[in-house]
Amino acid sequence: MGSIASEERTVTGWAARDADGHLSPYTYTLRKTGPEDVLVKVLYCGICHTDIHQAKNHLGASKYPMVPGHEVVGEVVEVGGEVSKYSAGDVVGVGVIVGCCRECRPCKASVEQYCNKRIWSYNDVYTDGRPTQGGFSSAMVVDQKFVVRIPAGLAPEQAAPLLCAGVTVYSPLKHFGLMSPGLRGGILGLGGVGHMGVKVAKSMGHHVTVISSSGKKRAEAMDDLGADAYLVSSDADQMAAAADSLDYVIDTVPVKHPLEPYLSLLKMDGKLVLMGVIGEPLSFVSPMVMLGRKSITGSFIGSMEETEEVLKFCVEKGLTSQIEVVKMDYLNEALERLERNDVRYRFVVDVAGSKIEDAA
Ligand SMILES: NC(=O)C1=CN([C@@H]2O[C@H](COP(=O)(O)OP(=O)(O)OC[C@H]3O[C@@H](n4cnc5c(N)ncnc54)[C@H](OP(=O)(O)O)[C@@H]3O)[C@@H](O)[C@H]2O)C=CC1
Ligand SMILES: O=C/C=C/c1ccc(O)c(O)c1
Ligand SMILES: [Zn+2]
Ligand SMILES: [Zn+2]
Repeated sequence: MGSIASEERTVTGWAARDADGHLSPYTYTLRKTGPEDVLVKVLYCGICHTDIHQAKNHLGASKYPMVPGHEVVGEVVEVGGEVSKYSAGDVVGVGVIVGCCRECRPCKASVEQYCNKRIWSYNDVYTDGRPTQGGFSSAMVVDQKFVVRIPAGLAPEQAAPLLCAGVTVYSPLKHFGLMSPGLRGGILGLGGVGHMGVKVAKSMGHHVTVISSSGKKRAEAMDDLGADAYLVSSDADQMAAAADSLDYVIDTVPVKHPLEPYLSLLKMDGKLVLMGVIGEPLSFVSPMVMLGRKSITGSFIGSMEETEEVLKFCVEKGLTSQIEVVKMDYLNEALERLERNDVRYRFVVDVAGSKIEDAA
C-alpha cells in the first residue's frame, strides 16, 4: 500500500454475530486514513477474557457484528499528513481504547482511559459514526494518539499481551505507590492478567503470593513464573495462615466471587484492586474494611504513557509473557479453552500468518 492517505479499504475480520460468541469471517470497510491516523496491518492479537465478556454480551451492551481483539501488534502501512512519529514499516501496538475527548480532567491529566467519552477499540462507535472493530482483523485505522511503538528487543507476539494484561497490572501498582521493593503482593487468579501480575511484581522486587482456585498451577507458578508462595483459595487452613500478610491483592477473577477471604489476607492499609469485569454486585461486611483501614478499589487498563512505560519496563527487566500462538482458524477453540481456564497463560493469534483474506 502507498503513502497517500486517500482510500477506504475492505478488510476481513472475525466477528461475533450474536451472544453465542462464535466468531466467523466478516468483511467491512475501514475509514480513509485521516491526517492524524495510522493504517496498521495486524500481525498478532492477544485474546483477553474481556473478548469473551464482550462477544457473549456479559455486560448487556454488545452490538453485532463485533470483531473483538484489543492486544494488537502490527506494522504501519500508511500514515496521515499530520503524523510524524510513525512511518511505514514501524512495528506498533494498539490496545483497549482508540479515542477520548482530550478536554476533560482525565484527558488533561494524561489518564485518558478514564475519559467518560473514551472510544473502545471495538463494540463502540467512532467519531464518523462507524462501528469500531478490533484486532482479529487484517488491518485497523487508528488515531496516532492511541498507537505505541513496540521497542526493539521485544518480539511482536510477546508484546501483544502487554498492551492490555501487562499495562493493567503495571498501572495500579504505579498509581497506588506499590512499586517499592519488599512489598508483599497477592495475585488472585492466575490467567492472562494474573501471570503478568506475578512477573511485573517480581520484577519490582515484591514477595508474590498466587491465590488460585485449584492446586493445578502451583508448580508452574513457583518454578516458571517465580512466585514465592501459592494458596488454594478453598483451603481454609492455608488462607487463615496467610491472614494479615499482604500489602495488596490484585483480583483478576472474571466471575462473581466473595471478597472477604481476600480482604482477610490484607495487612492494615492493604488494598484489594479489582480487575475482573463482573456485571453483578459483589459483597462484603463493613468491618472487613474498617478493622484495618483496608481499601477496595478498581483500576482500568493504563494510560498511553503507562503503556509505553510497561513496554520499556519489560525490555529492561527481560520480562516475557507466557503465550500460546495460534492461527485464526483456532480462534473459537481458543476462546472456549480460555473460558474453561485451559491456557498457560495467554493465547496470541498469528493474524498475518493466517491468510484471513482468503477465508472471507
Ligand atoms: N480492569 C481492566 O482494565 C481489565 C480487566 N480485565 C478483566 O480481568 C479478568 C481477567 O482477565 P484475564 O486474565 O484475561 O482472564 P483469564 O481467563 O486469563 O484469567 C482469569 C483467571 O481467574 C481464575 N478463575 C477463577 N474462577 C474462574 C472462572 N469461573 N472462570 C475462569 N477463570 C476463573 C483462573 O485462575 P486460577 O486457575 O488461578 O483460579 C483464571 O485463570 C476478566 O474479567 C477481564 O475482562 C482484563 C484486562 C483489563
Ligand atoms: O480488557 C480490557 C477491558 C476491560 C474492561 C474493564 C471494564 C469494563 O466495564 C469493560 O467493559 C472492559
Ligand atoms: Zn483486555
Ligand atoms: Zn476526556
